[in-house]
Amino acid sequence: MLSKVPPLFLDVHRDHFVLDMCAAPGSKTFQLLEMIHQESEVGALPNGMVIANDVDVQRCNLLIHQTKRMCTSNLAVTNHEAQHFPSCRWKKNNTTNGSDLGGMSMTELLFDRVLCDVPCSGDGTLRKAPDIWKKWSVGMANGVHCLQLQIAMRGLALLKTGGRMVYSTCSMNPVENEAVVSEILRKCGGSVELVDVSSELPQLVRRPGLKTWKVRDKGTWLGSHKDACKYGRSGIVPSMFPSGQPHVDTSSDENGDNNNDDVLVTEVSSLPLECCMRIVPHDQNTGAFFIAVLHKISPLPVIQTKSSKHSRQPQSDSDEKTKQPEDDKAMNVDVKNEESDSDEATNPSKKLKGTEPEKTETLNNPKSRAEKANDKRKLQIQGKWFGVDPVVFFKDDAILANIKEFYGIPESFSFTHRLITRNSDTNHVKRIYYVSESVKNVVELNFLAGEQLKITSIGLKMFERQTSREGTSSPCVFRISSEGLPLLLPHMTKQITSSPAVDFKHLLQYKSIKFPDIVDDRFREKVAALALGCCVVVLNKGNENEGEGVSDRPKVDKSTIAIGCWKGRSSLSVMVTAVDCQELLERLLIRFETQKESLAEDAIKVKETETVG
Ligand SMILES: C[S@@+](CC[C@H](N)C(=O)[O-])C[C@H]1O[C@@H](n2cnc3c(N)ncnc32)[C@H](O)[C@@H]1O
Repeated sequence: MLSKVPPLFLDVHRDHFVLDMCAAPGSKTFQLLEMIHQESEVGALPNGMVIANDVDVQRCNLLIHQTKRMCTSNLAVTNHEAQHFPSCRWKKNNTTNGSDLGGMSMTELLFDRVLCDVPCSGDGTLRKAPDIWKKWSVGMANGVHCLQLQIAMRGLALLKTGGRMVYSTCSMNPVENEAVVSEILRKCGGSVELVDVSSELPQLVRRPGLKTWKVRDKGTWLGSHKDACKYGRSGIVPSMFPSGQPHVDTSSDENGDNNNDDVLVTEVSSLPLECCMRIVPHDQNTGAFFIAVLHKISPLPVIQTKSSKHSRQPQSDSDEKTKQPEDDKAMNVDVKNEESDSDEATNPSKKLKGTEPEKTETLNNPKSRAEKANDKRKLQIQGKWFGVDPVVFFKDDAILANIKEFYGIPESFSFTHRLITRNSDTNHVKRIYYVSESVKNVVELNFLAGEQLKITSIGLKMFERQTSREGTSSPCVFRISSEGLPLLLPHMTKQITSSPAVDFKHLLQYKSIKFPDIVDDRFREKVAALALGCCVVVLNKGNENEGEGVSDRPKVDKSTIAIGCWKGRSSLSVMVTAVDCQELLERLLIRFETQKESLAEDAIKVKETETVG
């Protein structure tokens, strides 16, 4: 799985803000999240977060699905053209009242790490995807070079000074690789350097980047931009060649004839491209990859680009190429995701079909707090991004107090500004999402900056409204979702109980068991003591006597296995899909077999020791 290599060179820490610019279908996003979450204590969240972006909505949905099993509240998924990924900035001195910022520590969304796994010709994957042969042509690489360069430059603009960016492709063509890196270095004029990572991951067989190459176009080899001009290849740009130098024609004689020689001169780069890595199929029986690790030493030089009619913020380092795409409106149509609450009866954003997206207030315009709050609310209701459900902080104190009381969640587990819904009608909220402090900060900044980010998914689905008759008869109509359970479990003091293996297996096998059919008397008693509604059943480990009294809370650690259940009037039922039940059952059977074997081995050892003694 060498496609997993690029994130390994990012050196991601728990507190890092990471941008995955072209993230779908999400295998590398998953890895980045694992890095952020590594060494997390049970029930604790890291300070970092990942924004996973992709231009393709369908692929974004695939990513959301792929990353669901990570059960993370430290992820936001956005849907932008990476080369136009928006700036998200709040200028402190534009506030009429300094306190408007609240406790906001972050005034600009910049990243410690950026993964730039760009779209490419994919010729490095030909072995595992032979279908590419039919579509492949050498022109594919030439066709994506400029886009790759734009995406990489935007990534560097969004990178904090001192941060690291990995540029990667699964292509072998230098036009998509060394040529892009060379142009980055030239454009950044010393503010970005290639990092020599030869001592990192020593077990990875790699080859140095190329210093010299030619460009192939329509059956002809071109050694320099001069050749491209000679053959009239307007699509072949100077940055595709090692020198990056445009050809200036000074060779015409008096008759206007070009005095070109026919010798193909191949340019050699003077940049340290040997620091790039080429992973080739015949070295370790893999696909081919290209990886370059870049370090931002200082702010980028301001590069003049066509300023956007939509741009609102002054130009700075991170503002290069912030041109809002002209086709944004087209892109925004019908953007939905499976997490959305858009199926709910009252979704005002649906009514806006065909209307102009809300104009963002200029941050220089002094407004009263009430006006600002009103504007903010309008943005929340309508959503700047037409068709995308709004991101709304869930603040219904009565519902929150009810949830806290029912599940015995202590005040130390903060709900303040951590719960989000995708429905502006908070009375009809179906799902409540939990976000980490880091994601919360980004959401707040995004509001202040005029909803620059088009967020398709955010945080972790934690609570879902039960709409059935039995559901509404519970003192709390919000059940805990299976994704939210791992985070909430260590903090729950009520509606949680432990079961011996026999009843736990029955629950998974039969999905629902009548109270009289519960085998273990103590477990039956403990279930009887639970309130009607959602509860959590934790599997007793081995022979441990967990939960002495009927209301005792079972111990929870990283190895705890628990399932969300529903206590009805006469039975206990699992709230897990049949597929998940089967999977868990199989895992448990393996675990029990292993336990049995090790118990048998222990018994033999004890016997042997006794005999020897
Ligand atoms: C090489 S794949 C990324 C693979 C991904 N990093 C992973 O590990 O699963 C390239 C992705 O770029 C996306 N893409 C293409 N053009 C883009 C653009 N202009 N902005 C953002 N994403 C783009 C494609 O939809 C595709 O999902």
